[in-house]
Amino acid sequence: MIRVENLNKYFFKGEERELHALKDINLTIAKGEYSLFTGPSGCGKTTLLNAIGGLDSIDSGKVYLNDIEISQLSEDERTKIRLEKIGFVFQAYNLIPVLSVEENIGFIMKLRGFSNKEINARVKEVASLLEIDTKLKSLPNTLSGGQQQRVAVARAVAAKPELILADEPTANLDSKNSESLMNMMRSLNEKEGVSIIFASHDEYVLSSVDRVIKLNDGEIIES
Ligand SMILES: Nc1ncnc2c1ncn2[C@@H]1O[C@H](COP(=O)(O)OP(=O)(O)OP(=O)(O)O)[C@@H](O)[C@H]1O
Repeated sequence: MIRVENLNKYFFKGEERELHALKDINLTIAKGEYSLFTGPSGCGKTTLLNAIGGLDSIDSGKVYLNDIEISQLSEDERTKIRLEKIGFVFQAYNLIPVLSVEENIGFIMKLRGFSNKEINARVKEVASLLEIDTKLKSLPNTLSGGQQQRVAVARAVAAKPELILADEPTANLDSKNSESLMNMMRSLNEKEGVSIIFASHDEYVLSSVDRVIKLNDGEIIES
């Protein structure tokens, strides 16, 4: 499903203090895989996740999503693919504060033009799966951190993406909420067949995934 070939990414490109953030990365991730990018702070986990999700440009190499080379698409084309195929879960949740929980969850579906009927049905389904169905009318800032993170996951999965990219999803959660979040991610992977890639240095996430891809200083040292 994902193929990365000879990917290089620099920050401050062309400047004296140039940083080679990803060094000749080669990687294949199959459909339905449940995997993790891990490694010390600054090793390139987020940068790699963003390159795969088409959130960031790369300097050389290729990134394929289902045989489409996303790295050479225009920004508009990348946005379209992201909307259709990828769900993002960020450490900071990125919920929209003026929208209710149900509007947040249905937001991506709405952008994609699903009917209100389809959106309502799917929002109820994922909210129940993620145990936030009693909070649908609430505003995000009235929820606990764990509940907000589950809303962010619900929003990411509602439109049935093929791939979920989750950057440090447990960073703001206590161990009980981390465990329940990871159980839910696993059940989404199994029940809905969605491929999931985490970026995290949380030991609990590490022990929960099927495949660990280790990075160090911009290089893959184990996959
Ligand atoms: N927008 C940016 N501008 C300049 N340098 C950046 C930028 N984003 C990341 N970097 C640098 O690139 C390197 C890789 O960063 P990245 O965020 O991918 O690491 P990470 O493994 O996700 O770290 P953490 O676990 O701390 O989130 C780091 O040295 C970081 O300082």
